[in-house]
Amino acid sequence: MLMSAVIFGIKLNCIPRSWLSLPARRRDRLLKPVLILIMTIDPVLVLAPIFLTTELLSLALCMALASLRRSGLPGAREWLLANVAVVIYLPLLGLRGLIPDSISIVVANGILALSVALYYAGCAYFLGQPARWNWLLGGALLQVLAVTYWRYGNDSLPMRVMAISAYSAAVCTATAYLMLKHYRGRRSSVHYRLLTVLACVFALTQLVRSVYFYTLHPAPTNIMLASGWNIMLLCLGAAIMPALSMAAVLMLHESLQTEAENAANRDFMTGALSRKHLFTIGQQQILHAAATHQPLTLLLIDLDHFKAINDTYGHAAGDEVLRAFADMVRGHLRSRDALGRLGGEEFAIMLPDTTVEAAWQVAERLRQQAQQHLVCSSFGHCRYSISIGVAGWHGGESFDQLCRRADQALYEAKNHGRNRVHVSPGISAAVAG
Ligand SMILES: Nc1nc2c(ncn2[C@@H]2O[C@H](COP(=O)(O)OP(=O)(O)OP(=O)(O)O)[C@@H](O)[C@H]2O)c(=O)[nH]1
Repeated sequence: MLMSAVIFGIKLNCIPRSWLSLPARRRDRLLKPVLILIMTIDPVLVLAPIFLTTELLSLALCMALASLRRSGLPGAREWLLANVAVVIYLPLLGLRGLIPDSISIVVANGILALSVALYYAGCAYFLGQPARWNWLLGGALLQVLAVTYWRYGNDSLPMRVMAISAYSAAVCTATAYLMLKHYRGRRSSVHYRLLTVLACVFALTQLVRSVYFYTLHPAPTNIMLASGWNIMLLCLGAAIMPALSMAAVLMLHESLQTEAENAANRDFMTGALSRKHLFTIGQQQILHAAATHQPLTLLLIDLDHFKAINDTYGHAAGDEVLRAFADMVRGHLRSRDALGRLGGEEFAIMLPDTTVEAAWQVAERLRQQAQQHLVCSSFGHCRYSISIGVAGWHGGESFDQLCRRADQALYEAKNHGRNRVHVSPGISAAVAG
């Protein structure tokens, strides 16, 4: 006991390190008053810096999440509320002894459970999944009942800590599982992986903390509570919400970035690349083709008699046809092909590493698919056809020049009766449909 008091005292800088080298009898005589002093030190004093740091971090995250909340992204509100709950929870816990236990223990831990539940709900909403509130709130209620019993029914700090840690461990595990199951298909998986790893680490920490407290004496002394193990587990526990929230902020930030990029680079209605972005990609692909000596082909596509579709079915129906057409085309392209909307009912497709003959086959397939495509919507059923101009890139040609030749081929396709594919002269006019 005296020895652990010495080590604890050294940790608190109450005892100089040189005391360890004193003769045992002399040290024991000198240490008695020190031990009494240490026994009376409230562990809260040791823990205060941890709580204060967490409080400040949570406040900072509240501010970050409040600003991201305005974006209206799903999950941001629940993550913000989870941090607000932590900001309220910590002072209540810190005031233990000064305010009734019903508040500093029961209410405070109820708020903590709510915070953990809100964090999970934020993840679920962000991923477009249901929050399972009945499980979350049911578990939180069980935790509060357990804490109340082990305070007023059978006062036991280890059992209270076990109940609190068990709930946090369960929700952290559920969060990790949720992320693993649903993050796939997102643009970047780094932040999702980070959150999953953090959730796993914290679930494990809470589990270890439950077991550790189970092994403690039913009425642990201050020295036991201020042991290195407990303080380390507490530090990890205190880091849970700030660390998980930081990962959430990164995910929200990335979503906003993707939205902004889409707004700048994509056509809102069809999801195809904007004219400007397609030109940027076209120029990049020309540089790549020049460097690798690979072929590159451009298709210009125009929906036939589109004005008649608008006039017959209405403008909204015309929009629906444009969207259905873009979806159909995307289903026939490789991931490295680029579909762009040049404006109105005119589209372009860049086909890297593709000869004119192969591009013609792609164009012909698209033409046939469009001809058979029945667009069904609230306005009724509608069919449409497309005309396509194909141009293969000539070495040294600019993207504008390539576009002009594809446009000329498209003009020919229109002139020859529409619903056909024409290839830019000089390559293989014979393959035109
Ligand atoms: N619904 C809808 N219509 C659009 C959009 N952009 C352009 N249009 C319409 O597309 C029609 C294009 O008509 P035209 O340029 O005469 O071409 P067309 O009727 O397709 O005839 P051809 O191209 O010669 O086969 C116009 O009526 C435009 O108003 C859009 O975003 N949505």
